[in-house]
Amino acid sequence: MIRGRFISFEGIDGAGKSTQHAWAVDYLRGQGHTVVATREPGGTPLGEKLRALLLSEPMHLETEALLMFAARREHIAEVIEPALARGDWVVCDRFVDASFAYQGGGRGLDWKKLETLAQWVLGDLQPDLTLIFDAPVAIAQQRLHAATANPDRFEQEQAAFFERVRASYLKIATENPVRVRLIDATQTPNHINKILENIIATF
Ligand SMILES: Nc1ncnc2c1ncn2[C@@H]1O[C@H](COP(=O)(O)OP(=O)(O)O)[C@@H](O)[C@H]1O
Ligand SMILES: Cc1cn([C@H]2C[C@H](O)[C@@H](COP(=O)(O)OP(=O)(O)O)O2)c(=O)[nH]c1=O
Repeated sequence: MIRGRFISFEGIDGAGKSTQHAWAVDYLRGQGHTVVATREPGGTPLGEKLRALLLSEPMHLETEALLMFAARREHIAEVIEPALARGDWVVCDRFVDASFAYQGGGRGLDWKKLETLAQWVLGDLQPDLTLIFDAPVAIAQQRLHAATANPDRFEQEQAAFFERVRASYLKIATENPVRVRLIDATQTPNHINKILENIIATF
């Protein structure tokens, strides 16, 4: 059995990542692939309970990081690894880069602590392809405010927080040029669909 493929979608809140994630899942299914569409934090019954806590309860930044990785451990064991072993495509709305960008860049948690957690929880697992949707914070916030009536604990953060998250994603893109593709998310959804089609056809 050939191992499946693993794609993660990343970006600051409001960049348009979930819109493109949904499109890519439909597109890949249309191409005849068996696709597991999933997300983080979440993706399992326990992970979705942890997500509800993470998005609503105030907590210490290290507690936040540990819960993100706890949900991820469950997700890898219950969903991601079995799907890849079956030969399925796993298309995940956020994965480990979000922990570096949000808990590391956004909240200021020591990058080395995150690397230790990532080594523990992921081992050698990495997405085959990571798409980072990049847009100026002002544009992403405009989209977010137009779309979201009740912002969660992350969405309520100030612009400076998202500037740090964005800068971390840009650093991750620069440091991982093979795995990561940076996408200009200010373009129209249709234009971005075409870019994704090309990337998926050639990766
Ligand atoms: N390329 C785009 N151009 C303009 N608006 C967009 C684009 N992509 C998504 N949107 C809109 O912006 C809002 C946030 O999109 P969403 O995909 O939920 O963002 P994210 O998952 O990155 O937080 C939604 O109302 C969505 O319809
Ligand atoms: C996976 C992950 C998400 N997050 C945050 C980013 C998002 O603000 C929030 C929820 O992610 P997401 O599902 O992308 O939210 P939405 O669909 O509302 O755009 O969790 C982290 O801070 N660290 C992580 O490791």
